Amino acid sequence: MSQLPIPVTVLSGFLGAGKTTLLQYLLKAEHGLKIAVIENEYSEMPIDSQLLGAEPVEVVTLANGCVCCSIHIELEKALFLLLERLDAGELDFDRLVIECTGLADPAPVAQTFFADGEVCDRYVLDGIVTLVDAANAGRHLQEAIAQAQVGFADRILLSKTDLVAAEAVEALSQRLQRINRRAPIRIVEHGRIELGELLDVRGFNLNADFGQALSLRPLVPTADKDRIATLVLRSERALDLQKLGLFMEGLLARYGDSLLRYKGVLNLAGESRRMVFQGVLRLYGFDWAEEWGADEPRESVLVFIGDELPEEEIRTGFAEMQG
Ligand SMILES: Nc1nc2c(ncn2[C@@H]2O[C@H](COP(=O)(O)OP(=O)(O)OP(=O)(O)O)[C@@H](O)[C@H]2O)c(=O)[nH]1
Repeated sequence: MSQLPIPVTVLSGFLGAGKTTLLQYLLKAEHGLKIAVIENEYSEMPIDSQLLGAEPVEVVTLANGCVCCSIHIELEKALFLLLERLDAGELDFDRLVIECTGLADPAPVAQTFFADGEVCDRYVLDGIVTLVDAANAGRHLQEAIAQAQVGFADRILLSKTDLVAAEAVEALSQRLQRINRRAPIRIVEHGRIELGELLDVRGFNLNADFGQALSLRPLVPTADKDRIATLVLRSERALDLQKLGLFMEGLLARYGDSLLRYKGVLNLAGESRRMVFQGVLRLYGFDWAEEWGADEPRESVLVFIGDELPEEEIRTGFAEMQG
């Protein structure tokens, strides 16, 4: 059976950040999409799925606790159950949204979409969208898990900005951008957001336009020292594929568990096309993308979003690799 894979959006964000509010808005909005929802609740009482009300949506609840590895197995089961029912004509959907619990790390959820062959054929991870509660971010971001949720994101949505001053929103945006320079930041008002900011993010598309996705606005220094941060490496010299492979191998061997997301667009010696690669923790893929234009500056850019990465060591390794 050849069908287009079903795009999947992972909705993440710390406790009370507004995930269910956003989902309610999404399910009511007029978009002509048929959306299935998987809820990962951390209690036996599926409260959030009740809050979704009478929308015509298929909700599968994983009441299994959070952050533990069983989420992977439970999620895979739910994904197959939805496919079985779709193939049997019992239900119809062309999108899937997974709402993580506020205490969940989105990594095991994202990795499920790379791990199993059939899951990969039938579903495609479109993006990880992380909500940040502007009114409580100061407290939430003290938690490593809340920072990781920001680090993994393809889009960051700020909720509850109505409760705080504009300067505080700006300071928070800068802080979040320092943690994750890849993800555009948007404001969501009581769940209301343009759907294009939520769906078709193509965060895991290897050929996605990378230049635009990377925020390059200058960031002012801050007193907050966050564990999760973005490290950007650039080079105007053509890179040697073999040396690059060794550099990446070394990096993943030592820091694979701390590399939340990474992506690169590379100019390789003797190659007219750009190479694009990206990964989540130790799982990564690469692909050839379009050719460099005749007048285009051929700059390689690598972006790593990681947990306490040793910046100097990585920069030195990258510089030596080019020598
Ligand atoms: N003032 C304000 N309140 C909001 C906004 N978005 C959500 N809320 C409120 O915040 C509370 C928590 O929102 P939920 O959507 O339940 O948050 P959640 O992320 O699903 O929460 P958990 O599932 O418990 O982690 C609710 O009372 C919402 O009405 C907003 O933009 N402004």
